[in-house]
Amino acid sequence: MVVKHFYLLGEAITLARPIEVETAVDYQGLQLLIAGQFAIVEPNGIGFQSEDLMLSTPSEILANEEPIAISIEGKAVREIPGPTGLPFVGNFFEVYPDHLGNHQRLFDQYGPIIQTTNMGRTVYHTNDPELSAIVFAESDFFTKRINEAHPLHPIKNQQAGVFLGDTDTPEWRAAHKFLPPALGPKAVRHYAPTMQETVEDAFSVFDELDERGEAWNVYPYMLKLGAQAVGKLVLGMDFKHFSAVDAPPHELVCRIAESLELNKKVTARGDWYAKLPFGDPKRLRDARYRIVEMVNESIQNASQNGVEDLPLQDAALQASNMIDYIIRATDNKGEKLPKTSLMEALVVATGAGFTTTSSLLSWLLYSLVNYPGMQERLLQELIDNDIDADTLMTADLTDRLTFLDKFIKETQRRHNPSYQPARTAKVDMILPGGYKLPEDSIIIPALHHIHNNPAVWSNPARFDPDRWDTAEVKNRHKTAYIPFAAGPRMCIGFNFALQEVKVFLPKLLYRYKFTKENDGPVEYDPMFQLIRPTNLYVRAERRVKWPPKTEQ
Ligand code: HEM
Repeated sequence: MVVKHFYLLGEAITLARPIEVETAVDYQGLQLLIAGQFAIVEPNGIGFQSEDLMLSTPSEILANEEPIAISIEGKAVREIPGPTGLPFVGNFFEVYPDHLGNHQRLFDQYGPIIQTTNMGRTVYHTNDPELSAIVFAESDFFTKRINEAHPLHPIKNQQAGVFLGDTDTPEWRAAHKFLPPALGPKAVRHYAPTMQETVEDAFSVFDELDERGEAWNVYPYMLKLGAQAVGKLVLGMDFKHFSAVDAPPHELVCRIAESLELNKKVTARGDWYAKLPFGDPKRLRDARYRIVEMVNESIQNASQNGVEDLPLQDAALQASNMIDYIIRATDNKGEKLPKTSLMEALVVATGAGFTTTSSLLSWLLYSLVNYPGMQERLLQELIDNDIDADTLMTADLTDRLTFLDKFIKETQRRHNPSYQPARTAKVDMILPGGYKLPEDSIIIPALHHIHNNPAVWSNPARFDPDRWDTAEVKNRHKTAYIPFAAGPRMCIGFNFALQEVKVFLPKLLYRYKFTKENDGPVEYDPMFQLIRPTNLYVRAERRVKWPPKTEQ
């Protein structure tokens, strides 16, 4: 063993630390040793130098008498860049109201990782797939821990386990064992008939709007449609959203949507605001109280029917909805999801389920009316697969609709509803690129900006479903396209969401021809937790003619 002094290039030489090095160490071993000592996330990028002299072998390093500088990918370590803010508000007005556009501008200006400060809270964003993979990995460096700077902090709920809770907890482990089987690929396939009934129930409303010659605002109707499906398949509740053209959304839906909107407002304004005993923070607390009451009632109703216990996978395949599943599902030790977590986990699955799918459905209709030729190609694919008004949309059938699949992917790339899954730094660390990230920092892989990063996607602004057939896209980085996030805390409902839109869209498209009614830019609500179009109006006209099948 010899003792050598090391410091990070870019920091003062006086900070050099003594480190014991084995004399027989190889270069890779030395990189690993140094990575461990300085919390450098990617050991392979580590280089060594003394003054300006590169030290490229262990013997050169061991022979060097001076403190040795550690470089990262040949560079010095550095602070994560970002715009200088104003006193108190920080960068608030540089980011809001158009946070998507403004973050894009900041990435263009400052590079793949940026920091901004809003009302005293610093948050880091990245649009880089490599960095995002590291951030999402649940490792010695990162976890989902919802601290005060985390965007979900005002609605943090450890009991829920999933989504609103920290990773390293018994609640997350239990919910993450019990919920996913009910949302796995096999389980959601058996939900396809209920999904079909749901969209067919909505036809009477869209027909009436057509008879009146009326255009309609897409999001409110997609909210009712997406929520109707989640109501039935998660909670076993009929929200009666399509009993009339102007049937209001069920109170549960309104309360969950309200709480998400309030949460974004409350977090954007800083800690002091969240603690107010009146105004939005109080409304947020009241909304939560009512949500819990209503879901509890649904659980009580389901439990009264007297159901048999089943192993997780069997329960998932037999259950008519997630409440039915969760009160039966028993693991191999004969245990069930603890009662304390059950209700909260179901509230989360409901909220996570309908807010996201209704936004995605809205963007799918947007892509349909906005990008020329899409509607015709999608309809032709239905005709060519012998789909008509009477077809039962099974999962086997939707699997064959390859253009539909590419169209959905491209819509999720250009217009993804989720945009800010956040993770927390467990230690002070050095990221690839030499960026210094402090412990407890919140870092957000910015989904929209990863999906539209020109270094990753050629011509990212172009809506082109056919890009999914190209080698470039097929061989993309595994984190270049992550509409449902990545890693252990990624979405567990993605099979459900994709199955649902693959049933809904063909059914709607076969029956109606959609056209955009309003001109001008489509807007989104910057204060909502998800990105959804707020002013997209369409006409849906009953089709009377369909194209012939393509000749082979
Ligand atoms: C288009 C539809 C959807 C999108 C874009 C989406 C997106 C996401 C994203 C990005 C996350 C990660 C959040 C984070 O890291 O903080 C997530 C988590 C989650 N999603 Fe989804 N989701 C969708 C549909 C659904 C559906 C239909 C359900 C359930 C029925 C669901 C249930 C969940 C749950 C429970 C989690 C938390 C998982 C955990 O904490 O371990 N999602 N979703």
